[in-house]
Formats: sequence, structure tokens, C-alpha cells
Amino acid sequence: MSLPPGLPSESLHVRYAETSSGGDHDWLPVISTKLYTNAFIISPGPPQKILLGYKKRGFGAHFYNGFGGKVEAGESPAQAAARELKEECGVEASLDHCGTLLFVNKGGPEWAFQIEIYRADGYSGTLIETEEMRPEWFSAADTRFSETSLTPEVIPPPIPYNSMWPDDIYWIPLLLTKLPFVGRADFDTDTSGRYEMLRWWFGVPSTSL
Ligand SMILES: Nc1ncnc2c1[nH]c(=O)n2[C@H]1C[C@H](O)[C@@H](COP(=O)(O)OP(=O)(O)OP(=O)(O)O)O1
Repeated sequence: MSLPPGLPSESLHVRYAETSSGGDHDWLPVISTKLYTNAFIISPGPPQKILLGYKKRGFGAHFYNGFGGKVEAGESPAQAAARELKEECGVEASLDHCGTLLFVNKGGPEWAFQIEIYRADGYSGTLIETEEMRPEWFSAADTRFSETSLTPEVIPPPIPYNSMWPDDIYWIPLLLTKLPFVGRADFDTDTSGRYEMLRWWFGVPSTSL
């Protein structure tokens, strides 16, 4: 099983993958890439919880997402991830790299987004709402089977996949279980400007199983 084209580590072997149908030549061309980061705080629990930010403006506005953005000139992705986390929700964390994703949009921009994903089990400082993001906790476990005596303060609402990028549902479970992952999705926008996935591929390299 081989990775889709465009990822930095195309030679990796893969043990597990979720993928749409289509041949190797059906992927959109990748002309160039821009580096981004996305960082997640995951409180081990129980109950396991994930911190997401409601994006108030800019690209991906009104979606919940991790905290991140562009890697600036002279920065490593790890430095950018720490900076963006602090800028967007006010906290610091010991971040571990856990995945690389490539997103290509049919209608542009002309570059593909290469997003380095980070996670941490905890943080220091005080969470704050910023101009860009409103941080909120969500249950990572399936709350349908939780004890009913536990209050919403103890068990927050489930991960709001319907208000997130459509690719997230494929790789966030891998992030939660600490499995390193790689993946790619090609997008188009529908007539109302909503992002639709044309093709996708998300997998776990064989060395990590
Ligand atoms: N498809 C998809 N799924 C999950 N996450 C993302 C995508 N596409 C994305 O762009 N992202 C992530 C990657 C980044 O974390 C953000 C986008 O970064 P952005 O807010 O545009 O970058 P900043 O540098 O913070 O932007 P400004 O502050 O300059 O506006 O979404």
C-alpha cells in the first residue's frame, strides 16, 4: 500500500489506511506547498477531553479546529506550533509531533497546505479567548455510554465533527490514540462555498504499529 503523491515521505509503508476510491492519477496536481501547524491539547482523563478553538475569523472561520497557522520565515514547524498556540489561546505546552497532512484545493489557492500536527497531554498558563479563537473542551470518548449522573461540567459535549473541516473525522481518532499518521485530501467548493472532499487518504505508517 503506497501513500498518495505530494506527501514529504512518499516512500513510507503503511499498515492501515482509510481512503476514497480512485486511481493514482486522479489526485489534483501539487505545484507547491506552504507549511502550517495545528496543535491539540488532549487531557487524558478519564474522561478524555480535547481542546478545540472556535475560529472567529479568516480561513476556516466558524469551524472548530486545533490552534495553528502559517510557519513564518526562520521558524521551525515546532516553534511555529508553540507560537500559534500561545497567540490563539494564551497557553504553553510541551508539544509532540504526531502527523503530517496535505490539503489541495481545486479552486485555489495555487499552493497545497502541508500541515504539521502536534499534540500535548497538558498545558501551563490560563486559557483565554482571543480575537481569532474561542477555546472549548469536548469529550473525546463516546458520551452515549457515560454514567448519567455525571454533569456536563465533568463530561463536555462530544467532538463537533459537523462544525469542523470534513477531513477531521478521519484523523482525529488517530491523534486521540497517539498513533502517528499521514494523509491527504483534495477539496472543491460547492455552490454555497462549502468545502467538499473529492478524494482522501489517511493512514498509519507501518513502523508505528
Ligand atoms: N482541511 C483542513 N483540516 C484541518 N485543519 C485545516 C485544514 N485546512 C487548514 O488550513 N487547516 C488548519 C491549518 C491551520 O492550523 C489553520 C489555518 O491557518 P490560518 O489561521 O489561516 O493561519 P494564520 O497564520 O493564523 O493566519 P492569519 O493569522 O495570518 O490570518 O487551519
